[in-house]
Amino acid sequence: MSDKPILLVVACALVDADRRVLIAQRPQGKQLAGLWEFPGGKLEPGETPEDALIRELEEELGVSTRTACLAPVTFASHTYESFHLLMPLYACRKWQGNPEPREHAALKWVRPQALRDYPMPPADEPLIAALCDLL
Ligand SMILES: Nc1nc2c([nH]c(=O)n2[C@@H]2O[C@H](COP(=O)(O)OP(=O)(O)OP(=O)(O)O)[C@@H](O)[C@H]2O)c(=O)[nH]1
Repeated sequence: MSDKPILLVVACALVDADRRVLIAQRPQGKQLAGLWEFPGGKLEPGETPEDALIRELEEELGVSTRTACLAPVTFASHTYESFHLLMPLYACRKWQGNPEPREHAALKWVRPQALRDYPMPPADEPLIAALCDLL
């Protein structure tokens, strides 16, 4: 049992033609600053997970995509100090626009096997194996 609220966050691995994945570095001043994460964020009221992800990709990276281009990969379920994170991870191979770091400190295209070289939030570590299998 846990009395911590469950926080639903959606995240996305953009995958390019070379099977590299886009990761984004959390900016200074935020929780987990400096760590590399998958773009995404919390749902707003009334949004489906896919709606939220499409909005976040536009806000964070300036890219546009659609629900049909979002494929579920796996999910993270991880207890942080003040909440329990439930985070579906989608893969997206088709989008419009060139990703730019609108809200992150930096972006990087990384081969899935190299993701372990980048410090990520603890919730993300189990996701790497699923991406390596997929890609
Ligand atoms: N987007 C994203 N969030 C992640 C990942 N891994 C992970 O633990 N998280 C956590 O999920 C939450 C995502 O929230 P968010 O991106 O909407 O919000 P934030 O912490 O940047 O702050 P904000 O409320 O000011 O937007 C954060 O607590 C973040 O640490 C990940 O790979 N991608």
